[in-house]
Amino acid sequence: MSSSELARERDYVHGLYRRLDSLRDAAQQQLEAVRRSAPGGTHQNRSERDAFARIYEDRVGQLREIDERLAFGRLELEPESDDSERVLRYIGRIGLRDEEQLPLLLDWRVPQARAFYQATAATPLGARARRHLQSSGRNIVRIDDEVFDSEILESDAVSLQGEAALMASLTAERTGRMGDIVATIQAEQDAIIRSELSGALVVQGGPGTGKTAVALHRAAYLLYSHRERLSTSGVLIVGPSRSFLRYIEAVLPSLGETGVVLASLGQLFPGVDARREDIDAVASLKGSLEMAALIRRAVRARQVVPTATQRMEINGEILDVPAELIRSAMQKAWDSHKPHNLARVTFNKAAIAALSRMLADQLRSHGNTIDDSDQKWLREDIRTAHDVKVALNSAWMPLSPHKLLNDLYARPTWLHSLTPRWSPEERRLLLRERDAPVTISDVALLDEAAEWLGEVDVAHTAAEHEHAQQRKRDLENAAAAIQNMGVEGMIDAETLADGFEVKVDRASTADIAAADRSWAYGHIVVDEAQELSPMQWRLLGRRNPLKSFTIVGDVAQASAAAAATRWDTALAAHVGSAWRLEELTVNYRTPSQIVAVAEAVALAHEVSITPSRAVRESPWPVAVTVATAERRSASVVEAVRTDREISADGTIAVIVSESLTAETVGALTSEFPGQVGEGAAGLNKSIAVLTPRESKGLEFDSVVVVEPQRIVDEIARGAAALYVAMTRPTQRLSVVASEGLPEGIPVPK
Ligand SMILES: Nc1ncnc2c1ncn2[C@@H]1O[C@H](COP(=O)(O)OP(=O)(O)OP(=O)(O)O)[C@@H](O)[C@H]1O
Repeated sequence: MSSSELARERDYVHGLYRRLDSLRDAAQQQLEAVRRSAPGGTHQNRSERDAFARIYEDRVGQLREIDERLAFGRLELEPESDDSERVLRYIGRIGLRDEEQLPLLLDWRVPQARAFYQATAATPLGARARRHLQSSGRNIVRIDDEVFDSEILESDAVSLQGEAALMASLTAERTGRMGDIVATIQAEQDAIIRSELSGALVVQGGPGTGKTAVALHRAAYLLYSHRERLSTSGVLIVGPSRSFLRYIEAVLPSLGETGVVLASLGQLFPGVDARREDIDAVASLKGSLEMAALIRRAVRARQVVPTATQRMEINGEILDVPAELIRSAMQKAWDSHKPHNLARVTFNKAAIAALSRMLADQLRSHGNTIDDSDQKWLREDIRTAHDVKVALNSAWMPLSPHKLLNDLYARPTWLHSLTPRWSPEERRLLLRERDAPVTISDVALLDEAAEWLGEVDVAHTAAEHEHAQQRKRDLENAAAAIQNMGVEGMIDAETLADGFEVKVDRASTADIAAADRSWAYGHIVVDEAQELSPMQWRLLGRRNPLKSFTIVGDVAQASAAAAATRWDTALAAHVGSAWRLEELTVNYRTPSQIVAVAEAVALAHEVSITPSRAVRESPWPVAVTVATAERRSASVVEAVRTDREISADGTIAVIVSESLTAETVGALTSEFPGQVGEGAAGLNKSIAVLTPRESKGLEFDSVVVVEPQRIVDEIARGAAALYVAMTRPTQRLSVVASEGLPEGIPVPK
């Protein structure tokens, strides 16, 4: 590569940074001007001014985020004719135009950028050559060219785009936070990222094939290309745990996208943040569709038809109310097909009307004159009579999802009456103390109950309705204000309307969506989707009536008790058969020598894996230490120390089954004080001690797996859990064992 070419690219990219700086300055000045402007005028004027100030703040913030690797690629397109000039298109994290609005840099998501990721010599997609630009800070330090010469068609080998840039990124030390991959997205990944929005897309791939990275970039792509639809309906990203969400949370903001709801499986019911797991047998039962039927029966069982005539005193008058009167009021409520708490309103109205007719008849039979104008007072007497309140509430009590679940779990006789066909053991699995903390598996059950119960507080529903109406008015005002101020294209009405919100300060679509159980998202991305139980799928189905899903996972890595081992059975009931499958086959994370051992373990234990091709080898063979039981902890400490000597700043995970966590944390803490963290909360420490389940989806420069046979024996689907643990490292894997080695791990010579 000639040095003049490098200098030329440097100049061009410096020009892009100058443009970026000038846009930042302009946004900063606009912000200051808005802040300086007189605060007078109407309330609407003031909120508009505040809203504009926030928009400029966001814009300044967003332009600040986009600094690293502003431009990372260049396409040379086929000229329109032989004598026309060559056409160059630069690709970057955002689009930039010059003062005349001519394109300087293409956003990686625009259709014209597709060739940068997907062109090959066989299908050049209108491109003649592709150039990867590697940078350090604002400087281009290396360029790599690929020319699409049809003479040099691809061989069978894994063909990697921008191999040098890719390798530099894959071998870099990990920070503990996932980064974006825009500069090095590979063709098979890009096709998935750009796949159409509608329908359910399932992405199956072995460990390290980039499923999470692809899912997040797809979310960014969809938000960009379907901005109108998705900015109002929102995108939800569901991950298995809070630690996982913390690991991925920086990716979308680094791509300029902030309006996404991230939720773990424990956070899918507003107001709940469940972290506890049930034991496997309980989780498996709570995840099964049996529970949907049970909840339906439980709700119905709280609508109690009286068995005998009830005596009620109403303002001194005694009424003997036949059971049939209550039953027929209930029938009206059932006929309304509304959820329990809403149908209760119908029931109450019907019962009170019938009781007031009965009372009127009785009063008449005692010689009183009752005309229509008295009916109103009679109804009021009935409504406020203590006996009536007791009778109506006993027949149809308002119920919250939490109360219903607590009753089910804490009242064995009631549970028994609802589950005549269950075994006593099954019933025992559900029993627990009233008000015990909500578990992750309970979240889908709360949601199911809420579906059958409806809102308890009708006033609250009305407030929500008013809020939605206000939001609509705000959006209309915002659109008009944008037009009046001539800033179309720079601000969307949605963002501007956020500023009008008086009560919910700065509530974005994302905030509102996260707080609203009945929100219908425009798209849902589910990561580690194999772990979802049927009940959790039902919940997500309700949040996504259009069934527009990106579902990524690996059925071979399934570890949860209620997890799926096949996509068709997992999805049939919830997205039907209308889903399309894409596979990822290249392992970008784990070096080949580690993949070989991990896959050998999986195959020896009949875990049906999707074999993947690793793109690189690392210089370190898998290190296996066989120790005596007494020396086990010392050997773990030794393995960590050896690793620290190779790389003092790298991230390291020590993965153990739960029964050995305390021992391992103790030994490491005394050797490396202040550096050891336990579980999800310990991920900010340089040495994290995790169970295989906690390590799911994460990656580290180095991993020490302790007592692998115990992982296989102690954990449900233990061999899959061990496979997950062994595929977390990007560089080095050590194994320490004193209780024998599972088949597949080579015995040291
Ligand atoms: N095209 C790419 N360019 C650079 N890095 C990539 C690319 N694809 C994947 N990676 C990196 O490979 C690693 C593994 O990716 P990711 O975590 O998305 O895999 P996964 O399939 O979700 O893995 P697992 O199933 O084990 O959780 C990450 O560090 C990711 O950034």
